[in-house]
This record gives sequence, structure tokens and C-alpha cells, in this order.
Amino acid sequence: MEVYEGRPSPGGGNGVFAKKDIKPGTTIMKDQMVMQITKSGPQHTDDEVRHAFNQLRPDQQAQFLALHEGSRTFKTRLLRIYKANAFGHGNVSHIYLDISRINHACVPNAELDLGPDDTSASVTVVAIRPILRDEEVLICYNPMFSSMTAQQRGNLLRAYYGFACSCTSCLLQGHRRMLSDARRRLIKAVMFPLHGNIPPDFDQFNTLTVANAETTPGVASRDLAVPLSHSTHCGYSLLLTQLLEAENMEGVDLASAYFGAASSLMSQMVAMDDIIVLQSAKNVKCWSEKSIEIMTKVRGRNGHATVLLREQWENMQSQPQLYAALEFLGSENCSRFRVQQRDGTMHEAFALWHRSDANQLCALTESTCIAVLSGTVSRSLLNQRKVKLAP
Ligand SMILES: C[S@@+](CC[C@H](N)C(=O)[O-])C[C@H]1O[C@@H](n2cnc3c(N)ncnc32)[C@H](O)[C@@H]1O
Repeated sequence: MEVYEGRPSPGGGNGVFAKKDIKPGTTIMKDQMVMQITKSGPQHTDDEVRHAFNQLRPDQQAQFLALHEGSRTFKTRLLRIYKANAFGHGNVSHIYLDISRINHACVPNAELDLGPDDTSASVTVVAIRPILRDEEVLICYNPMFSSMTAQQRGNLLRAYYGFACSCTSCLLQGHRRMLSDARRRLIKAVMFPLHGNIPPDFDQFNTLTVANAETTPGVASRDLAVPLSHSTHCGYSLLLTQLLEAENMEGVDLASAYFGAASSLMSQMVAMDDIIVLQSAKNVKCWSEKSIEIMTKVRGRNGHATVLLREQWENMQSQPQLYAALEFLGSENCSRFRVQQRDGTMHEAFALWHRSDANQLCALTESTCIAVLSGTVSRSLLNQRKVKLAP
């Protein structure tokens, strides 16, 4: 039985509503792409849309013609319908007939899941938070909205779709709105570089209106000249987790940001293969588990993205460094000891014999301060204490 039904929405037009309480991770709707257009120029043309429309079966054509027409000034109805309902990025866009019934919120309660091969051919709509019976199912129409201020999003929605969004973020006023806008600018500053792109300039949308909508150019994507270092990747990912949480955006992007932080810190650990910083190992574990927890919530335990994350986390744990550190941290035999630094201060430390050929013991403090001890001192510490050696 379907968990949703279509009916009039308070915002105008029709929408999709929960027929019963829906848990996060539940698949609400599955749909197949029926049209795909690759733009030949800056805008879709009537001819491109008509050509794609002519390929549809008669029943699909009838369904397409019954979709919302939007409020743009394009000459043909086909193009107006296409633009009001198409999803896509870059030059390629698609039409899904059922998903086109779903309205927008900048802080949505559901997301599109493109599936394991990310091809857009078949898409599911998945709940990312609890949706109560009779509540409207809402998705975010534009993945770049998480990086735009309320004014920019509002202008885009009014100019391109003809409505004002009334989601929790768009209704913020005063200093709360300023804070939210600042967080979204920061999301832009870190999210684009994390995907390998230079953050775009969205200022053109500050003055977007219905009158200039069709002449305002789209946002060009440009690659970063130099990829982020592991440490910057880690820092940006972590900042992104905090910003997304503060903006109540708890979907797949949040899970991916936690995993990005874990995997880039892991890469840093692997690059420094003669020492192990135990705090880093703890963080890798904590962020990976957090990422899997969030993904399980929003995509279900057996969702392909959740399964993939679990596999990646298992691979990470089999890396010698992380394996050794987690064994060491989890060991009952692990004894801490105090290390005197050159300046005479004492630090709480752990010991870990990482490389079998090493003649020195790295004493790693919880505060990531590292003292390298001589082989004699190391052996004596190992003899005195019940320090478990990692394999
Ligand atoms: C893809 S359609 C969504 C379904 C549409 N409401 C219908 O009746 O078929 C997009 C159009 O829905 C309307 N819409 C979407 N989200 C809305 C919202 N949050 N509030 C008001 N109208 C909205 C706008 O007119 C927009 O152009």
C-alpha cells in the first residue's frame, strides 16, 4: 500500500501527503525517468523539449501535460511544464512524472536517492526525518540551496517557480536569519572545495526577479587548481558537519561529511606511517560510526549507501595503523604511563610498538603530543608495564 496520497497543498496547487506516520529511511515513492534532455546551448529550447515529448507513450504525454505549468514566460506550454518540473545538474535534466507532484522546502523532510549507479534512470524518494500522517512530503529542488542565503533562495524560487518558501529556514527573522545566512555562506565556502570546485558567486541571485530571470546566466562550475590537502579536507568536512547540523539538514550530505572527515584523517594517518596518534584513531572511529548511524537513519540499514559506508569502514579498520591503534585502545592490558618532556613537564602517555623493525617506542599522549623514547627506555617501559603490542 502506498504511504502517500496527492491532494491540494496549503501553499497552492497539489502536493504529496503522508497517509500514515513515516519513519526516516522509509521509501515513500519510486519513479522512472521518462524524459532526458542534454542542453545544446545555455537554455533548453522548445525544439529539444518537443522532440523529447514526442518520444513519450500517449499515456505519458497525457500525464506530462497534466503537470504544473509553473510561472515562467516561455512561449510554449511544453517548455513551461518542462522547466517547472525538471531535475538535473549541469547540461542534463530529467522528468519524473510522479516525483513532479512533490513540493519544495529548503529544509526538506525527504530526499531523492539516485541509486547505486547514480544514473538518474530510476529514483526513490526517501524520508530523512519522521513525517507525521497528513504532513506534506517536501524535497529540496536545488542541491545548491544549502549554500545560498534566504534572499538568494527566495529570489530563485519566486523568479523560477512563482512561490515564496515557508520552510523553517526561510521564515527566520532578524539575527537568526543573519546567522543562518552566515552558516550557508560558510557551507558554500567548504562544500564546493570538498567536491573539487571553486565556490561559485551567487551574488547575481541577490537581484534576481521575474523580469531578469531569463537573461540571468546560470552558475558555472570551475575546478580547484590544486586539490585540498588531507588536513584541509578533514577540517572542512568537520566544519561542514557542524554547519549542516545547525541548519537542520540531516540527510545524506551530513553522513557524507562525517565520513569525509574520517577518511581524510585516515589518509593523514597512513601518510605518517611511523607514528600513530591515538586521538586520530579515536576520531576516525567516532566520525565513521556517526556517519553510518546517520546514513542508516536516512537510507535504512540495507540502503545501498549505508551498505557501501559499512564496507568502507571495514576496509579502513583493516589498515594496519588503525587496526593497531584500535586494538591498543580497546585492550584491557593497556596501561598508561607518564612521560617526562624535555622541559620537565609530565604527560600522560600510551605506548605502541608499531613497526616490528623500529628500535624506538613512540609515546603518544592523549593531547597528541608525541615523545620518542630510546630503545632502552622503551624496552624497560614495556617490561615494567603490561603494554600490549600491536601485531
Ligand atoms: C514540480 S511542481 C510541484 C507540484 C505542484 N504543486 C502541482 O500542483 O503539481 C512545482 C510547482 O509547485 C509549486 N510549489 C512547489 N513547492 C511549493 C511550495 N513550497 N509552496 C507553494 N508552491 C509550491 C510551484 O508552483 C512550482 O512551480
